[in-house]
Amino acid sequence: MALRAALRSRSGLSGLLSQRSSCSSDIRMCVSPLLVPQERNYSTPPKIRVEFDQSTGVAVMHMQSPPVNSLSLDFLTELCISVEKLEMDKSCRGLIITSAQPKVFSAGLDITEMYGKSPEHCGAFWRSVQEMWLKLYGSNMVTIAAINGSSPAGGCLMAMTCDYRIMADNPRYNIGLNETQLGIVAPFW
Ligand SMILES: CC/C=C\C/C=C\CCC/C=C/CC(=O)SCCNC(=O)CCNC(=O)[C@H](O)C(C)(C)COP(=O)(O)OP(=O)(O)OC[C@H]1O[C@@H](n2cnc3c(N)ncnc32)[C@H](O)[C@@H]1OP(=O)(O)O
Repeated sequence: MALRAALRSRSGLSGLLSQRSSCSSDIRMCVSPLLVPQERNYSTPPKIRVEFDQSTGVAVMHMQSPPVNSLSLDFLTELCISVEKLEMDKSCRGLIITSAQPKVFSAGLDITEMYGKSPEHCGAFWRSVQEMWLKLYGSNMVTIAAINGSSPAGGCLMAMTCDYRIMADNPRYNIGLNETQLGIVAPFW
């Protein structure tokens, strides 16, 4: 109950969503092997920003990878590390995922990761996709996608892995799976 009240409070969803639509106990103590070699490159700005409010136990994760928060290997690695850190913090009970980019929650998988890459890179990329949805879907935190923009394909997948989804009411924002339109086939999982 306290968490639900907290989610409705100042760090809650209504603020996040209205802001966008108006502008047009298992603690894993180890970092997954996938994430170890993928440390963030500090020459680039962080793609994920997390604000954790100790008093409410709610963290807000802002995706800030211009222009459209596409899910690249670097982005997914950073996101997974952030989720893992929050998961290890017992006081964090709720996670709201939202976008810092105007009009777009996430454009889905980064198309540029899908061609001209080495087999090793492709393997790491697809593992990171899997790691992302497993981490969110299996999280002990209450997870909420505050969808403040379009969220096609992998963006929709990410939202679907959360416990709750709330989308800004704007007819320009779309969400759904468009793989068939793109002519790509989901691999055997
Ligand atoms: C293969 C199946 C795999 C797994 C199966 C398992 C589960 C199934 C579910 C998950 C499946 C995921 C597959 C994917 O996610 S494939 C990616 C599909 N995504 C899209 O088709 C989105 C395409 N983009 C858009 O529709 C629009 O860009 C968007 C509505 C998001 C924003 O529109 P807006 O007008 O604001 O911006 P644009 O001018 O279109 O774009 C700005 C720049 O961003 C680049 N861009 C857009 N999307 C992507 C992307 N997905 N990856 C990389 N780059 C992207 C776009 O090219 C523009 O770049 P510049 O031209 O400015 O350089």
